[in-house]
Amino acid sequence: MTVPAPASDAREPLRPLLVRIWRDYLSRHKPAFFASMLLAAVSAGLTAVLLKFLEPAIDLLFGREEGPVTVWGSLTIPANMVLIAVPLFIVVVAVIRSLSIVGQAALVNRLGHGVVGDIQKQLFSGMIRADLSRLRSQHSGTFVSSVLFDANLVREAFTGGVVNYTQNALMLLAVIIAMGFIDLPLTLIVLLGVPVVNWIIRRFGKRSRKAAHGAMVETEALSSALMENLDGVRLIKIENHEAAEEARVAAVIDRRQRHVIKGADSRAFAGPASDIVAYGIVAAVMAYAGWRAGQGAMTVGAFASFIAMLLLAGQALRQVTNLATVLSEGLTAARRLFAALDIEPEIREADDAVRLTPGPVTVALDHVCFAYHAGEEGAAPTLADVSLHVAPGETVALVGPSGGGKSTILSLLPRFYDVTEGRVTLNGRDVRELSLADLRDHIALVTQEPFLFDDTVAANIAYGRKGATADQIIQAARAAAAHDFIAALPDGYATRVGEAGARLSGGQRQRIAIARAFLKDAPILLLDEATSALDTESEALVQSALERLMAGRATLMIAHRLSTVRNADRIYVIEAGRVVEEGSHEQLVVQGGLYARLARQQSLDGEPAPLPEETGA
Ligand SMILES: Nc1ncnc2c1ncn2[C@@H]1O[C@H](COP(=O)(O)OP(=O)(O)OP(=O)(O)O)[C@@H](O)[C@H]1O
Repeated sequence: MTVPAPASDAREPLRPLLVRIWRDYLSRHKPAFFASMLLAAVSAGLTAVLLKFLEPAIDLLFGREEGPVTVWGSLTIPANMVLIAVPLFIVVVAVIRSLSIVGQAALVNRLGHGVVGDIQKQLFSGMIRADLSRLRSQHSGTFVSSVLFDANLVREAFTGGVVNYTQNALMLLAVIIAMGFIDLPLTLIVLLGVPVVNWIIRRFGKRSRKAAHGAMVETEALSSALMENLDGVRLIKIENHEAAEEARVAAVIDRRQRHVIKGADSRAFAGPASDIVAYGIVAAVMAYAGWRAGQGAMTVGAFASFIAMLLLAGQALRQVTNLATVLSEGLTAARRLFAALDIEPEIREADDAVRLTPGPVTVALDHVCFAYHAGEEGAAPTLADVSLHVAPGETVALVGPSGGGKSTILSLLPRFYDVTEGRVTLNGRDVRELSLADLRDHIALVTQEPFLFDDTVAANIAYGRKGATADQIIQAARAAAAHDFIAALPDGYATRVGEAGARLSGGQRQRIAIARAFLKDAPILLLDEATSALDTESEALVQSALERLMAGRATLMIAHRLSTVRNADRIYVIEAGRVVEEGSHEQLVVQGGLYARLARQQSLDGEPAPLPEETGA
């Protein structure tokens, strides 16, 4: 006889999924897995033995014989021992059965949590190593909900599903075999119910898969909404949008709940639905067995044992039906997780990647074209034919209107994105030929909003170099004009900075980021509006720290305030993804083009920028 299998989606075959779960996760825990299966088989077998024993037990106890009796052709019990032997046998078997169940549960719990832990670790590593373009195209809530929620569904499927499902299926099988020994025709009647139960499982399985999918999508939406609200709490408060946000999140919660309730309903309804079938069978068996007993073809013990087995078979069937829906949900989650895990990053290291020789580095962009969504139809290029170079010790500035492509140029250097045409080179070597870690070791990046971890000041600075000593950290902080304010903090370098550095001012955060860059001591320095968010005093401190940092390195900087780029060795004016002008501040002012216009505008805003006339042009 075949135990009803959990329903599978016809379009997505179940077998490869199960093979993968076995290959990637369960096979690593083979001893525990097989031990739990063995214990499941033992407990299932002993359950059948216990129930089968009811037959001789009842017949012995009610129809006491004078001489020794033989049970199942092998167990001989003296007549005066029946009253002790029968209960003792039951107790011993029950204890062994319970121990196997407990042992199995302990193994299954470890197995399930071990597997979910493995999946969570893989998901995180997939996320942190994913291409920036993929991370930017999905909301961070998606990743959070898949690591926490979807992975847990898979665990439930393993513990509640795979193993307990097997235990109950084995129990069902064992009980049905034992029933066959009591009365074969009666057992065949029972088996007529199997196709009906199979149909019930498929029906509810389909529903619960659909509900599980909906719940996963809405859980993603919920985590995204929660994260967005926490990130944007200032905006929400200043715009008095609390009520609107409450309504938005409540709507997501309601939608999610509808799916969750549907899933729970399928689980809750599947069991009773199969109960109806089970009790229908019990009724039919009663009628038939009563008739057989009337004819003297069945003893009271056999009848009682058969009914007890039937009830247990009904219970096991109910469990199997229930677990089939849990299994469907887990498999739906597993499909989604595997699909996410299977996305290979496009930005990969070449097999024969090389390392740069230590020393100064010249950076060049050589006829570079780039589009964010290169594969998509009608995707407009963000950069077109951009060429520029920065020699060691040089400071090169990128200026130009907002959205022109300046930050995009910086992102191409550490290969956050790859060019669609042309090449980016370090010392003449295409960045795609270099080891990724080595490439990124050569670059320090300081942005307008530097990111700090919720850790100590020292740890945040040391993020720039693994294994930095306390002295090196302090030296870097001094160079970044950060030491004095750090020393004045309640716990000095051991002060925790709060979420994203919330306990520090913008200028302080900026100087910690600069200290980090000092510590990294990379030959290439990228500055993306590193001073634009600061007040004049902080800016002066940060500016002088930055000047010390830039010395001897190839620096590529973006600045909106032209005062900060006046001393650059070369300035590239970027407009609509192209280099439209190139030269020193003086040369560009004389040219009288876009740069000169920007300079004139900024001098109107109080920025000291000489007009073309002032330079004698
Ligand atoms: N992750 C992204 N996905 C798609 N398009 C993007 C992405 N980042 C930037 N863009 C687009 O690329 C163009 C160039 O953006 P970029 O940030 O490089 O300009 P920018 O010159 O640095 O602007 P700003 O001075 O305002 O910072 C813009 O049109 C922008 O909309």
